[in-house]
Amino acid sequence: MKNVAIIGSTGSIGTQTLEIVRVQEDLNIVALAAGSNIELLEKQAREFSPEVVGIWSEENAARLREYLADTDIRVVAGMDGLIEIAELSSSDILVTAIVGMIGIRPTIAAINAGKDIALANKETLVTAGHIIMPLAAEKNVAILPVDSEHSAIFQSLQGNVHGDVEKILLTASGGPFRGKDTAFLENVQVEDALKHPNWSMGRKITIDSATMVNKGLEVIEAKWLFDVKPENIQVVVQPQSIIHSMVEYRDGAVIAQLGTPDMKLPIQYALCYPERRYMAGDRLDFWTMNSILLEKPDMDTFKGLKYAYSAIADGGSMPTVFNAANECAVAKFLDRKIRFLDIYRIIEECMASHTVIENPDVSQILDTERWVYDFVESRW
Ligand SMILES: NC(=O)C1=CN([C@@H]2O[C@H](COP(=O)(O)OP(=O)(O)OC[C@H]3O[C@@H](n4cnc5c(N)ncnc54)[C@H](OP(=O)(O)O)[C@@H]3O)[C@@H](O)[C@H]2O)C=CC1
Ligand SMILES: CC(=O)[C@@H](O)[C@H](O)COP(=O)(O)O
Ligand SMILES: [Mn+2]
Repeated sequence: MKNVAIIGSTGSIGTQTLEIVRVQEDLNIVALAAGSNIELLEKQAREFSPEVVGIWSEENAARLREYLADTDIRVVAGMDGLIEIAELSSSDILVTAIVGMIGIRPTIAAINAGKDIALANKETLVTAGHIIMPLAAEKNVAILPVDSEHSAIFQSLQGNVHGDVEKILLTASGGPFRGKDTAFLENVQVEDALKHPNWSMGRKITIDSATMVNKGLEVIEAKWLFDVKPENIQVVVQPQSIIHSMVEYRDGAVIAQLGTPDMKLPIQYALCYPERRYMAGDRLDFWTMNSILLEKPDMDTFKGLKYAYSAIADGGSMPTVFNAANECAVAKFLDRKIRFLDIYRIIEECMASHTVIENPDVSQILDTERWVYDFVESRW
């Protein structure tokens, strides 16, 4: 039996993780946590009978304790609650399905407690990869990628020697505005940006796909997960999201993972690694598929990628600034307080106004995040 804890169980990745757990009889839920959706969290708690559930606010925790008063399930709250769940003695693996760099402290706590990590929460690796990867190596815990591209790369690396990798070919859908120009982007609305061509995901990552900030975050995520130089990570637009990513080796061989756009495959692979288990669902049909499209990314219009490469080059706290500015800007865009292109303007201003802190520790990363939020609030 593998005991699983999930932070972010009510979201897109969280609910799909629970779909896997329903089918795989040797996976057992020991803890769940959510932000504010107590109705769904209560339902999940009743179905999966974890030891503990976490919710962000004390007020919601008090309500949830009342709802679950007829059970033995403990209710915890806030960051302390997330950390308690991350460290839970009975768990074997933590699924980080929470959105945003709020995942940093629980992820580090879980690694320190010796838990493997099924990592969906890319913002944590983008901002604290220099702390997390060495710590995971020291504690001998596995960081198993859930993000579809990184799972594809991980799958394409199996059985090969790391030193033989020439480059990573990271695929991108191009998002809902692929092929459009800046003039078009000036007027796009939240609803337009939320129409991802292939994937059904949470709101924040869907906007990130539209700006291609998601791909920028994924370049940084790949750098940390696979220890590759940014110049050896090439982004290729594959608008159908069928090729999930590829690895090119020194002999010119390119190994790819292909499949339908369904996050359950990478989630299950991370939870059951190294086993491949049966999964119901659509299969690729190479007789009906008449082409696989490939394009170069338009980094001048979709500046998310450009900022990411620049943040990597600056290093230190700059990836935190890139990420935090984006988190802040996307929240404002979703609240209809700014326009789509303002997301780029905010990221650019924050990055231009920041003095890099080399090798920041967790408190410096969180201070940098606060600085970004204050800076954005003072100007936008
Ligand atoms: N969705 C996808 O297909 C993919 C997602 N990812 C990454 O996975 C992560 C999750 O994405 P996604 O599932 O789409 O996001 P969602 O917005 O769908 O879900 C986010 C989850 O985090 C929870 N959460 C938010 N704030 C808190 C908090 N303060 N304390 C505890 N829980 C909190 C939410 O709870 P509540 O519901 O109560 O708000 C929800 O359960 C992101 O980092 C994303 O980039 C990566 C690849 C693919
Ligand atoms: C499903 C997944 O992993 C997302 O990160 C997805 O890749 C978003 O698609 P694009 O950013 O390529 O549009
Ligand atoms: Mn992805």
